[in-house]
Amino acid sequence: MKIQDIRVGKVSIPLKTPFKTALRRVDTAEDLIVQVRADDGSVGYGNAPATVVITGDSHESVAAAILHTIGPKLVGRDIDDREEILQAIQSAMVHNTSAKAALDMAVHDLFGQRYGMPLHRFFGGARCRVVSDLTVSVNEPAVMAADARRAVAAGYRHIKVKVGLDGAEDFRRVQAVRQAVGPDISIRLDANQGWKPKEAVRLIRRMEDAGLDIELVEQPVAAWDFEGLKQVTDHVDTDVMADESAFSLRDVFRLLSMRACDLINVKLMKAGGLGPAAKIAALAESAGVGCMMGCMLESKVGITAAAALSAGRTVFVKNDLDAADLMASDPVEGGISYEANELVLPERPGLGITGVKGWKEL
Ligand SMILES: C[C@H](N)C(=O)N[C@@H](CCC(=O)O)C(=O)O
Ligand SMILES: [Mg+2]
Repeated sequence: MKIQDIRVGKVSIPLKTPFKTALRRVDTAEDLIVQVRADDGSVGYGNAPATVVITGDSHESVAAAILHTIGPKLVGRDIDDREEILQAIQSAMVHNTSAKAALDMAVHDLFGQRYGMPLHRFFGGARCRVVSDLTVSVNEPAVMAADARRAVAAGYRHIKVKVGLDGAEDFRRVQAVRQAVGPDISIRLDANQGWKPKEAVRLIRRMEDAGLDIELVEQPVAAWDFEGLKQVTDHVDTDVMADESAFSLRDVFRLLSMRACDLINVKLMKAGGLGPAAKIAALAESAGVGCMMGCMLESKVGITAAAALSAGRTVFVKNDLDAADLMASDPVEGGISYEANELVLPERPGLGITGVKGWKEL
């Protein structure tokens, strides 16, 4: 099975409600969908949402990287030379992790198809379903309380609450959500870099003293501020998770060496695909640190790929794979399905994706 042709297209998917974080607001999700076509007619799928405020990648830059820089290095290669192909993707250029992730995903999809193996089994097959949280966007406390109640009614047991706009109001937001969902629901916070280290310590301690029972706090401080992240980790009892600080294997090596965080949020769009994400997870595992499998605001293509790796490996102890469930429609045929708070992995070969409706080639 040889790679013959690479195509890039775009889908726009309206959200159920606006997605709001300390970094951005989105009303309609836009995702680049990549097809890697093989000479036997098989099609491997990958995706790359433009998350400029986190990865720095725009759809224009992703499409150019795939079509003009990385893609041409893959055409003509035999899918059985998987490791060589994955190396070629990573070494073709620096940065551009979203473009690399899309191609790496599609190559894994083709490899799974070639051997008739679903990707979660290829990655280890530890589970065939995974539990996810659901994100509550940052809003007025009363709106967030109502959103959290709806998430629980839909079957979610873990709520990821976006904060990071301003400390005092963030406390009231979390208080309102805890009151709304009661004591049995797990609450995770994601500040998306919104706090300063001392402010984060004060605030998290205040939440601990108030008995708000927070499971973890994701990326309290600026992505570059590893020392600040460690300062927070060292001075609170609540677990601290690195997200925007943890892109590459080297970032994670440094974070773990410094003991700057308790948990790592692994995302395909930060790591550059399933290959590097699996290495990051193994590194964290060797340091005794658990991982969450996270996602950007992306379609079910990337969610299926991420869920496959997470289901395969036991080091993934948490999942934030809600993006496709935040969308009002689903153009992706096949892949995972959501059953309340669980993602059910497909038993078809590869990603098990058969098409994407409304895909417009660029
Ligand atoms: C969608 C997911 N729950 C999430 O919150 N992901 C990111 C933000 C992604 C984005 O802005 O598109 C995160 O910070 O964890
Ligand atoms: Mg995050």
